Amino acid sequence: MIKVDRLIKKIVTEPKPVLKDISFQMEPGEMIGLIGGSGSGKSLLLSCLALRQKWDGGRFLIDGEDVLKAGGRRRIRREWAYLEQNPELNRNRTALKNVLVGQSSQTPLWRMITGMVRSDDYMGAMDTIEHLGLLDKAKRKTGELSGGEKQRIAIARALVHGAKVILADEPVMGLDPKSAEHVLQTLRSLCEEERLTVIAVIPLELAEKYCTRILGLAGGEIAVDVTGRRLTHGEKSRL
Ligand SMILES: Nc1ncnc2c1ncn2[C@@H]1O[C@H](COP(=O)(O)OP(=O)(O)OP(=O)(O)O)[C@@H](O)[C@H]1O
Repeated sequence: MIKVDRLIKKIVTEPKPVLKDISFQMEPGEMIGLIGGSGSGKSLLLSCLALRQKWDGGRFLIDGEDVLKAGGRRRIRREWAYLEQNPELNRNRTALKNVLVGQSSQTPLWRMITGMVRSDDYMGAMDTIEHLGLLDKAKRKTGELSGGEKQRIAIARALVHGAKVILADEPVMGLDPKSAEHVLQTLRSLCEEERLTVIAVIPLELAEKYCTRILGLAGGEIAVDVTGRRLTHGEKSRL
């Protein structure tokens, strides 16, 4: 179980914390839609969870292990993936190669330099690419793929490199509705079938359709936390 306990995040320009006493727990298999108005702290929260930002207070526990300590940080780097709006893929490499070689934080240096892979890694990557419905795109250069296909290649890369949790900051922004639904359906299936945990910043209507749970931020605090249903008018008005 993942436990965020009274997370506080300050920024230099603001006298008061931007994230205030954020507490929640996540279980494997949950797909959480993170919603809230502009400036409510969604991106900052994801950055803190990815340990890309220093925590100014609070505890972060995974299965009882304090991940803010040195050993725990390695666990986050190994098991948590950060999916960006425009995934960082090498456009001149094939989709398969991008999945295999991974990002610098996950991949040994020798593999980054040589691009060499082991045959069992190759088979594993092809299985994952097929599972995400992109087998026919595996040998295409990623520069030739659509936004939604790139997003799914980034998901495949995260999974191949051992991600158990995916943090996704506006993963469907700028995608056409069909591609956006395909990306979110892919993530939802992975949560159900592979017990992946996902937190994604997405619009409310998509969160209500695809997520098992909705976490709403307002002014850097959790204003709404509902599981398995749509938000009421009252809950929407708190955001
Ligand atoms: N690196 C930073 N330096 C200074 N202020 C920051 C930084 N990152 C975030 N902030 C501030 O913290 C607050 C929360 O920002 P954040 O980007 O998390 O909001 P958001 O909910 O993701 O907004 P949006 O939906 O517009 O992307 C904002 O007031 C923002 O200006």
